[in-house]
Amino acid sequence: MGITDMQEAFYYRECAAAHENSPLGLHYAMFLPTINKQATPEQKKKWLPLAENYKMIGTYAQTELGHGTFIRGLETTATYDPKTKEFILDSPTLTSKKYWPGCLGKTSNHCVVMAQLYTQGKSHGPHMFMVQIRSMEDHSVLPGIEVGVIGNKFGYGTNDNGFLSFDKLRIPRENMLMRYSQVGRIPRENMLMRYSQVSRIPRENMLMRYSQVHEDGTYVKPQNAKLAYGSMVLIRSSIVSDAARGLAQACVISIRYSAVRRQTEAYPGGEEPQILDYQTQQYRLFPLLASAYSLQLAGKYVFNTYLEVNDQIEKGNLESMPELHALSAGLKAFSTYEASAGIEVCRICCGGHGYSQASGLPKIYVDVVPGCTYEGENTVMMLQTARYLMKCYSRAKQGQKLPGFVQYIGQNLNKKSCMSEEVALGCLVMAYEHRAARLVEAAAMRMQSLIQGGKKQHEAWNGSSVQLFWAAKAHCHLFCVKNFVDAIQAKSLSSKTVTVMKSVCQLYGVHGILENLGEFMQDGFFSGEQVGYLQRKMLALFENIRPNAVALVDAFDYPDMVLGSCLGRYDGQVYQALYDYAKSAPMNQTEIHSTYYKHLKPLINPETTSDAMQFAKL
Ligand SMILES: CCCCCCCCCCCCCCCCCCCCCCCCCC(=O)SCCNC(=O)CCNC(=O)[C@H](O)C(C)(C)COP(=O)(O)OP(=O)(O)OC[C@H]1O[C@@H](n2cnc3c(N)ncnc32)[C@H](O)[C@@H]1OP(=O)(O)O
Ligand SMILES: Cc1cc2nc3c(=O)[nH]c(=O)nc-3n(C[C@H](O)[C@H](O)[C@H](O)COP(=O)(O)OP(=O)(O)OC[C@H]3O[C@@H](n4cnc5c(N)ncnc54)[C@H](O)[C@@H]3O)c2cc1C
Repeated sequence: MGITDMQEAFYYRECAAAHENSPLGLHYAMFLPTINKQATPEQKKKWLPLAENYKMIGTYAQTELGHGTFIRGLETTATYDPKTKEFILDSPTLTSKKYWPGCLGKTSNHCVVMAQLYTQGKSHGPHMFMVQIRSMEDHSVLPGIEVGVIGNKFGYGTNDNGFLSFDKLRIPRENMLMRYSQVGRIPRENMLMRYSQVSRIPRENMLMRYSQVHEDGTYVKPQNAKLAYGSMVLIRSSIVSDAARGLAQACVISIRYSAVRRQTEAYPGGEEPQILDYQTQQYRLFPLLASAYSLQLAGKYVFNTYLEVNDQIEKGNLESMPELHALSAGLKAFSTYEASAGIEVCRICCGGHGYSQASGLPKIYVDVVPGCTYEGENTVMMLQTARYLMKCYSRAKQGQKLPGFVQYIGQNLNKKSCMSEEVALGCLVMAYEHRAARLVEAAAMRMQSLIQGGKKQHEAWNGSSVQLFWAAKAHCHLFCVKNFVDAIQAKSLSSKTVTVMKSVCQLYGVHGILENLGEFMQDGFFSGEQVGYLQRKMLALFENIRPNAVALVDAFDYPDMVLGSCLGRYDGQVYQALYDYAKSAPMNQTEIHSTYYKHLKPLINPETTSDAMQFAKL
C-alpha cells in the first residue's frame, strides 16, 4: 500500500472489511508497535524485517485467566538462567494461562509476552519477552507450549482470541525486549550506541535510563517501570478516534434513515412526516452527532499528544508521561462509554430495521463496545485519571502551577454562572470547568476526611472511588467541550461552516449540562432561570441543526461499502436494499427448507412421512 502512517493504514484496511476485526489486527496494533518501542536497535534490526514482511506474525499476550487489569499481579514467570543465558517461561497456575490476546489461537506464530521477571531469586516485575509459539515452516505448535482459541464471544467473530501457556519453555536471553531494561551483560558489539556504552565507560557516565549492567547478569532497572506499558498508551490514544469513528458511522446510518423513513400521519388525513422531524428523534440523535464531532477532535488531540510525548520519551525525557497516561486513560474510557451508548441509541432510533444485520449497526456496536474493556477496563482507567487529578489538586493547593488542561483545578468555587439566553460558548466552558473543579475538590475532601477519621490510604481511596470516578468523568467531559470550543474559535472556517458547527458545538455543551444537571446545580452554580435558558436553547438548536443534519453526516464521507448498511445508503433507496438483502438470504435459496421434511412434515402429515424421509436423506 505504501501507507506509512499507522492510523491511515488501519483505516485503509478497515475499508476492505469494515468492523470485521482483522485476524492480523493485533499484529499491526500491538505486536509491531511493541517491537518498535520496546526493543533495542539490535533487536529491531533482527525482528522488524521479519514482522513487517509477515514471516513473524504476532500478538500482544499480557492478560491471563486470573488477571487483566492488575498487571503487577500477572503470574507467568520468566526466570533467568545465567548458566545457559536463557529465560525459562512458565505458567505455574491455571490462572496464569494467557487468555484473550487477539489473533493468538490460530493465526500468530510469535507473541510478545508480559511475564514477571526473576533474576538471582528476585522478582523485578512485568517485562516483555519475544516468544515463538508456532513453527515458521509448518505452523505446528512448538514444544512446551499449549495454545488455542477461547471460543465464541459477544462479537469479534473474525478474531481468534486465544489462550496460551508455557511449560518451562527456554528462550534466549536476547529475547527479552531490552530497550528500557536488561538482564545479563550486553556484549558491547551487540548494543548499538544509540543511548549508551556498556562495560568500558565509567558507571557515572551512563545515562540514567540505562543504569548499571553487571557481569553476573544482575538486573538493569529502567528509568521508569511504566515504560513497559507504552504499547497500551499508544492504543488507548488511538482508541479515542476509533470510538469516534464508530459513533459517527452509526449517526450517518440513523440520521440518513430518519430522513427517508416516514411514519404516522402528523394529523388526521395528513402526510406521514420524516421521522427526523419528530423532536424526540432529534433529541436522541443530534446530541450524538455533536458527540461524534467532539470525539473526533479529541481523538486527534490525544493521538498528536501521544506522538509528541513519545518523541520526548525516546530522547530520554519522561516528564510528560504522567499527563499522557492520565489523558489517554481517561479519554479512552470516556470515548468508548459515549460511543457504545450512542451506537445503541442510533440502533433503537431505526426501529425494527435497526435490529437487522442489514442496518450495519449491530456490527459497529460489537466492534466498538469491547473498547470499554480492552486496553484497560474503563472504570480502572477513569480511576487512574482520578489518581492524577488528586495529585494536581494537592499541587494547586500548594500554589504550584499546573499544566494546561488541568489549570482549572483548585479555582475559586464561589462564583456563579454567566449563562444568559444567548448561551455563549465561554459560559459553557466555565460551567464545565466549575463542575469538574468542584467534583475534584469534593473527592479530595472525601479522601481527606476518611484519612482524618483514621482510614488507611487504600481504604480512603476505595471509600472515595465513586466520587473519584465522577471527578475523572467530569474532567474528560470538560476536555472534550473545551477542545471543541477551541477548535470552533481557532478554526479559519468559512462563516457558513462556523455558524453550523457553532450550533453543533453549543448543542454538545448544552445537552451535556442538561443530562448531568445535578452535578451542575448541586452548589447553586446555575439558577433555575438559567436552566430554562439552556432548555429553550437546546430545542432551538434542534430546529437550527435539522436543515443541515444530513449534510453534517455526509461530511464524514464514509462510503456505502464501509457503512455496510441498507439504511444508511447515500442514495436513500432503503426499502429496495432491504428487500434485495432479504432475497439474498441463504435460507431463501430453496423454497422449502430441508428441515421441513425432518421436523415439520412428521407433525403436519405423519401419514406421508416415510417416503419424504427418504427424500430428506438424499
Ligand atoms: C483487533 C483489532 C485490530 C485492530 C487493528 C489496529 C491497527 C493498528 C494501528 C494503530 C493505530 C490505529 C488506529 C485505531 C486503532 C484502535 C482500534 C482498536 C484496537 C484494538 C486492539 C486492542 C486489543 C486489546 C489489547 C489489550 O487489551 S492488551 C491488555 C490491556 N491491558 C491493560 O490495559 C491493563 C490495564 N492495567 C494497567 O494499565 C495497570 O495495571 C494500571 C491499572 C495502570 C495499574 O498499574 P500499576 O503498575 O499497578 O500502577 P499503579 O500502582 O496503579 O500506579 C503507579 C504509578 O504508575 C503510573 N502509571 C500507570 N500506568 C502508566 C502508564 N501507562 N504510563 C505512565 N504512567 C503510568 C500511575 O499514574 C501511577 O503514578 P503515581 O500516581 O504513582 O505518580
Ligand atoms: C475483545 C477483547 C480483546 C482483547 N485483546 C487482548 C489482547 O490482545 N491482549 C491482551 O493481553 N488482552 C486482551 N484483552 C483482555 C483485556 O485487556 C482485559 O479484559 C482488560 O484489561 C480487563 O481486565 P479483566 O478482564 O481482568 O477485567 P477485571 O479487571 O477483572 O475487571 C472486572 C471488574 O472489576 C473492576 N475492577 C478491577 N480492578 C479494579 C480496581 N483496581 N478498582 C476498581 N474496580 C476494579 C473493573 O472495573 C471491572 O468492572 C482483550 C479483551 C477483549 C474483551
